[in-house]
Amino acid sequence: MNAASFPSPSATARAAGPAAGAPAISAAGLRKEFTVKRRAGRVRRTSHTVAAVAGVDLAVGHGETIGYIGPNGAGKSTTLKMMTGVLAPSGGELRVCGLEPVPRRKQLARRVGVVFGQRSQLWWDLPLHESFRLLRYVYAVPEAEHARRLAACRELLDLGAFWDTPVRQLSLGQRMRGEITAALLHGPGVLFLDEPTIGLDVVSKQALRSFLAELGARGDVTIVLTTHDLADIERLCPRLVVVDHGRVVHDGTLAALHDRYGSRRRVVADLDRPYDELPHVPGAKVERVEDDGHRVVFALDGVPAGGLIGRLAQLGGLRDVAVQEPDIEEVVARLYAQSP
Ligand SMILES: Nc1ncnc2c1ncn2[C@@H]1O[C@H](COP(=O)(O)OP(=O)(O)OP(=O)(O)O)[C@@H](O)[C@H]1O
Repeated sequence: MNAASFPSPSATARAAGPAAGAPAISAAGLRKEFTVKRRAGRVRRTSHTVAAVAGVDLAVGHGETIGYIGPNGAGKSTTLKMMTGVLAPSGGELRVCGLEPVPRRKQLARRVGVVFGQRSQLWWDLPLHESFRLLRYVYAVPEAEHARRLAACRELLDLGAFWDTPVRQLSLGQRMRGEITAALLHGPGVLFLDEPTIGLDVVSKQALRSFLAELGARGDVTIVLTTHDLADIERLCPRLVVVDHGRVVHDGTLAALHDRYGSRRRVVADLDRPYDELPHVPGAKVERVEDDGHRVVFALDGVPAGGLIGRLAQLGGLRDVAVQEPDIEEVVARLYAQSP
């Protein structure tokens, strides 16, 4: 990256909390139930319990970036709200930066940054930079520290063009860059991002992802990201925690997810003329034949593509060849469909 140094955590966020050496986030048997009333006749109402989070166990190390994903209603937002002290758990243990979020909400606010799409940290009628100035007082950030982080965000998130614009006049992408700056100005050790790229155009998404990837790669801020955008996951999340019906159904790398759901790399071979007999190469299975035999799609069973491509080249008539990586949309759709 360029001359600007990246916004780094404050001394408060770096300082050993009540549980020094503990993970940045730990949850054990975390639960949240809501009681909802439903109509059961013209006057009568009955109460039902919705288990939004039904026993989540999770440990997130300092400096890790995790994608917290799952279908609609899986319990992601409820979990994030508990982690940020907005909602009290119904049961289980939860620590964020060593603190129990609800009783220690004030201390926690100094150590975490939050970007929730629906809630803004910015003052709607003020020019953007005024919000940043006010946030310095809200979090009592020393002036030099604030100036250093603000200068870094201004440069890295390219805020200059709308620095003086009232927040209500900002585009969605500009406002999101402002929100991320606002969440980083006090130097949090943990950053919670709920759907940060939703509604952004392709260029804005890419710029934001690059910034977050760089922030994550530095390893001094723990990032928890919820998203329905699978490109966010591929670009940003070495570790994926997939939840459904309030439970963790996968915790591991994207590659482990592909392994578990049998996603395969594919070789697509375009031919000048159809083969009389399809080639047999160990670990490569013909998945389908298209275009009257002018295209053959092979699925690779964990073997490199080189052997198959070499064999196709030997056979002759190979016009073009492409190696396709497993499709994350496909694997995640399969995972969501299979979970309880
Ligand atoms: N305040 C509430 N009162 C009652 N039920 C709630 C409340 N908040 C959430 N729920 C329910 O809890 C479950 C989990 O909701 P949550 O918003 O956490 O899911 P989510 O994974 O964030 O979904 P989405 O991807 O759609 O944002 C859903 O069934 C939802 O209807």
